[in-house]
Amino acid sequence: MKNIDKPIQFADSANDFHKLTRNTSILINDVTVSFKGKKGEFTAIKDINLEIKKGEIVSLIGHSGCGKSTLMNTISGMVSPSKGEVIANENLVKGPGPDRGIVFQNYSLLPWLSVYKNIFEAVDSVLKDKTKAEKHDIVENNLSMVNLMPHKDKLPGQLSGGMKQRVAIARAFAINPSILLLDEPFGALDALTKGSMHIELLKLWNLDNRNKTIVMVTHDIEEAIFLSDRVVVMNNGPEATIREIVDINLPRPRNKKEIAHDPEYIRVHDRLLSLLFEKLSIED
Ligand SMILES: Nc1ncnc2c1ncn2[C@@H]1O[C@H](COP(=O)(O)OP(=O)(O)OP(=O)(O)O)[C@@H](O)[C@H]1O
Repeated sequence: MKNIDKPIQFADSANDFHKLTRNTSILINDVTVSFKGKKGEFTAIKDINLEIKKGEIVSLIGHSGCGKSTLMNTISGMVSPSKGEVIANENLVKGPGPDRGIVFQNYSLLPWLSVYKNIFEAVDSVLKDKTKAEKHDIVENNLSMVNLMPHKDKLPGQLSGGMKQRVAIARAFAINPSILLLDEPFGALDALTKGSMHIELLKLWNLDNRNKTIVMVTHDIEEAIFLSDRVVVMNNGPEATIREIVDINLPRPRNKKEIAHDPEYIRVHDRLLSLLFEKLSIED
C-alpha cells in the first residue's frame, strides 16, 4: 500500500521525458477538472497524480459522484483538465484517439446494426491501413474470442446484457488499443455473468501477452481485487483526491474461489472496506 500524495516528477526536456515514460502507459500529472455551471465553477477532482505502467490493470473505486468517470474521461480525452495534463503512450492527450478504447456500462452498441457490423464498422473506421479481408478476419477472431460467432447476425436488442457487453469488449479489443478504459463495464450484469466476464477479460488480456493497460471504474471491491494489480481509492468530492492506492499482491492466474481464502486477499479486502466505509455497522 502506498500513498500517492507526492507529485510525479515531470521532465522538461524531450529526452528526459522519453526516459521517464519508457515503461509508462499513462501519466496523470497534477490534474484538476472543474466544470462551469449556472451556480459557478464546480471542481470535481483536484491535483491528481498517478502513473500507470504498461500492461497494468488498475481499478478506480470510490463513492458515487466522487469523480471516477471524470478522471477516466481525462484519460480518454473526452474531458480536458482545467489544470495539469495527461500523457498516454508518450503523447499529450488532446482528445479521444484509437490508442485508447473505451467500454461503457450501457454497451453503446448501434441498435440498428448486427453484432458483426457493430464491430466491423469500428474496425473499418479505425484500422484504415488494413485490407477488407484482414478487417473481416479481425472481426471474426474477436467474435470467436468472446464466443459470439453463432450470434453474429443478431441485433443488439436480441441479446442478453452479458452478450451485449461481450460485443462491446470484442469491439474494443478489435481496434487493438494499447489502453483499454472500462467505465463500470459489468455494473449492470448479474453476479454469475459478471464472474464469467471477468474470466473472459483476463483471457483476452493474456492472449495479448498482458501488454494492454486496463483502467477500470468499479463499485465492486471483489471485482477490483480479482482483476487488478492496484486499486486506486478516491476521496469524496468536490475537489476529490486520491485517498490511497492499494497494491494487490496476488499471483496470476487467479482463481476466484481459491483467492478468497488467501491471507493477502483478506488483508486487501479489509483495507478497501475500511477506506470506503469509515463506519462498518449501524449503531443504535
Ligand atoms: N459535464 C459535467 N458538468 C458538470 N458537472 C459534472 C460533469 N460531469 C461530472 N460532473 C460532476 O462531477 C462530479 C463527479 O462526477 P463523476 O461522474 O466523475 O463521478 P463518479 O465517481 O464516476 O460517479 P458514479 O460512481 O455515480 O458514476 C459529480 O458531482 C458530477 O455531478
